[in-house]
Amino acid sequence: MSLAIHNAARIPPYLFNTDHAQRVLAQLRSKHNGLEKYIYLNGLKERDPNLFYELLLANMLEMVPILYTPTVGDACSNYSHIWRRPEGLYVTIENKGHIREVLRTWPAGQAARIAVVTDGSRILGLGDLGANGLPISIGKLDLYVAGAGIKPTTTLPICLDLGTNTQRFLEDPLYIGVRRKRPATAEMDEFMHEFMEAMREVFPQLLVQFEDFSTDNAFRYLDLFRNQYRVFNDDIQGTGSVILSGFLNAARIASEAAGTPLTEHRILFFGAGSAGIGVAKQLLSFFTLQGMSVEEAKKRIYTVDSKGLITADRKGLQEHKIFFARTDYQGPPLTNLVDVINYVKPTALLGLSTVRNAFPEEVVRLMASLNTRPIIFPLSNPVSLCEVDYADAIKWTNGSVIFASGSPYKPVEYEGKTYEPGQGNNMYVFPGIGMGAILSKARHVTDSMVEQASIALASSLTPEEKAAGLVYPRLVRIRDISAQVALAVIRAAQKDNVDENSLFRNLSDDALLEYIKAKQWQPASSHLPRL
Ligand SMILES: NC(=O)C1=CN([C@@H]2O[C@H](COP(=O)(O)OP(=O)(O)OC[C@H]3O[C@@H](n4cnc5c(N)ncnc54)[C@H](O)[C@@H]3O)[C@@H](O)[C@H]2O)C=CC1
Ligand SMILES: CC(=O)C(=O)O
Ligand SMILES: [Mg+2]
Repeated sequence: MSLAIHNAARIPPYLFNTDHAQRVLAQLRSKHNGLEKYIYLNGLKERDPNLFYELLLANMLEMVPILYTPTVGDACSNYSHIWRRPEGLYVTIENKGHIREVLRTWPAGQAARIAVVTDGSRILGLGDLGANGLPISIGKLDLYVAGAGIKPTTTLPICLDLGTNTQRFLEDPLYIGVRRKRPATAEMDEFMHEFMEAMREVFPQLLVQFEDFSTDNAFRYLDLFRNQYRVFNDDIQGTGSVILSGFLNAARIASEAAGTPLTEHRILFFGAGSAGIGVAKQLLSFFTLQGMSVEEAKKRIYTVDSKGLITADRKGLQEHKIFFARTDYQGPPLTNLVDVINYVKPTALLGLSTVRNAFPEEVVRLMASLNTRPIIFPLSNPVSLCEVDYADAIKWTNGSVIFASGSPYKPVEYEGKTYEPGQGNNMYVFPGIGMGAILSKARHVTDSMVEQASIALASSLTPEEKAAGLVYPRLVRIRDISAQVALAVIRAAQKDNVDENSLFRNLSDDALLEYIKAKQWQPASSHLPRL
């Protein structure tokens, strides 16, 4: 008896009369715990990828927060305990010397087009989770499929298991990673060089997205590899791109309300890690797009870390903090956020600090007293580390805040009015950046590709979204938006002469957009259980 007949015999006769997708949704919704929902959905993806992606596309607002931030944070924190089956590729420090052979075990082989690679050393704001970091690569790739229409079988989630400095994992008998501390820089560098070379050899058409490396390594490996390989760093470049986009829209709303020019904005960054500095560097182009020089633009940006306002006279300043360190402040160190705000008088306060409730009532009210429409973006993930909750920000500013957070919040009712938050998360751009880089076969991901992605996203708001005061488009439109972002990325790759697929050069924008949309993978639609 064939397997299909055998299985068919076990299926209840009336099952085919019902909508299996509805049954699966009901099963998902019957679970009250986010982690249980995560486990359920990942099981579904394994059993029936078409149905999984079909449901994801139809229920983005419900399912993205499970597969991605905030719940993916819980999944990572608990991964060794909830592990069910192999889901991605682990390359361990013990594989050094024969990484190629390990990569060759990946079933899809040369078909792979996009890899998300983490070393688990800074997963969201949750710190060093070691080998537990794999779900972040998986979640990002789910969004590549749902958001941009990348074919699932061409995605490759990787966790580099180099050890962990988190003692509780080393002591946990169920920990799935290599039981050792992280290597010293020289050993890690050797590993990373071998890894990147092997990746190119085994997967010649692959784009690599670095994800959630600890800040020093995030900057270092981006600098080391970006001109050598097809690679970008999501936390530095993806976040920079998405926040520039939201800021372009927010600044326009705020400036119109205050009757002041765009060049008057002053931006205060609370948190100066890979994300904070990545965004700050990208926001320079907000000012240069208004005609200012980089030097003038730099003066409009202030950065704060755990020691307070970053000034150039501070001893032992880390390399990535030097560029924005202030040379014009002479007083005693400003270590309190209220004091910093009173000194800077920012029009925008951006949080990338991993500090829950770092923007308390006093801070938010002060921002509202300084600005007609204060821009407050608490961008740390997951929600448990967000600098301020949306309902509080609305209440403390009497509804005037222009708000975007890294993780999703629901709309808020306040004094008879409904307010809708924005989600300033790199998920709005990395699928389109990836799609554009893959289709154009870009040799490198250039600054201009990242900047154009941002401008395309900012311009993608519909009149209705603008009228609703949104700074990001609604997530349900992500496929259309990703196509527009990909188009802008391809055009920028062409201008920078890094495109190896010259076929698109003669296509009009309309024709190219149509081509991109036609390339978007769609799940085969069927509501029947597969045998
Ligand atoms: N919304 C989005 O799309 C993204 C959000 N993020 C989030 O940004 C956060 C930061 O990420 P990284 O920059 O990579 O981390 P990081 O650990 O390198 O940086 C954190 C920064 O915050 C500062 N900080 C910590 N405690 C502070 C305090 N009490 N007062 C003032 N500053 C303090 C640190 O000095 C450091 O400069 C994470 O929560 C991450 O999830 C990261 C990438 C994208
Ligand atoms: C969103 C993201 O990439 C992060 O929080 O690290
Ligand atoms: Mg990240």
